[in-house]
Amino acid sequence: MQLIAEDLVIERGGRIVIDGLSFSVSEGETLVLSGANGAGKTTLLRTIAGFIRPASGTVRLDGGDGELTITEQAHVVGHANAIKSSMTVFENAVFWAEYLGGQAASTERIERALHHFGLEDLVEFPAAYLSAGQRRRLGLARLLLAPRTLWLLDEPTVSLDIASSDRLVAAVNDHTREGGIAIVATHVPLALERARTLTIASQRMAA
Ligand SMILES: Nc1ncnc2c1ncn2[C@@H]1O[C@H](COP(=O)(O)OP(=O)(O)OP(=O)(O)O)[C@@H](O)[C@H]1O
Repeated sequence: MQLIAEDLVIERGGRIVIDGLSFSVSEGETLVLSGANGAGKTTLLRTIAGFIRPASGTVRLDGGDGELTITEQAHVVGHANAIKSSMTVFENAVFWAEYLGGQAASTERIERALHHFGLEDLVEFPAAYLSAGQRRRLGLARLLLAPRTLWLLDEPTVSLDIASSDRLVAAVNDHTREGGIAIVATHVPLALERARTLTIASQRMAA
């Protein structure tokens, strides 16, 4: 399996942000996106996820499930954690497991995902009262609630303490070890295994 981007040109607000980018990521690999603020890392991730249509060029997942779109085969964890404040931590996990997995997940799977991100003592806690780091951990637990091939992570360690950051890195390394693909935009170095870095160059603003 391979994610292949060819000759991508992406515009935001009438300006070219990504200009003719090609790359590929094979199963078992992590691609780390680096680059200055505003270079286009979020834009690229959202384009891969299918949320932004490129001006030209293509993104495809060779060897994936031909019946499904890339969006349907990807976990996208970005700046918004998409947490329902009116629900408890556990209820959020149940909701996301079903929404992302297309069927009810086992209680064991939900508990394992919450435990991995250190949320086991907060299962009955209203999500509205979570701290920023706890909210981020709940957002990341989605990765383990339903199996998906492609993980697209935008600054996933923001707000995380060191132990939680290590747990995230372990989850990504497990995912790629099992043949998954991860693309991670980050400003901080992470101990990601089987990783390559793609630096996104900033496009100059027109005068
Ligand atoms: N909806 C939008 N409309 C217009 N311009 C946008 C929009 N979204 C992003 N941009 C612009 O696109 C460029 C790339 O933004 P993007 O968020 O992808 O950068 P980034 O590399 O993720 O930055 P950072 O490291 O700060 O998170 C920036 O110049 C930004 O202002």
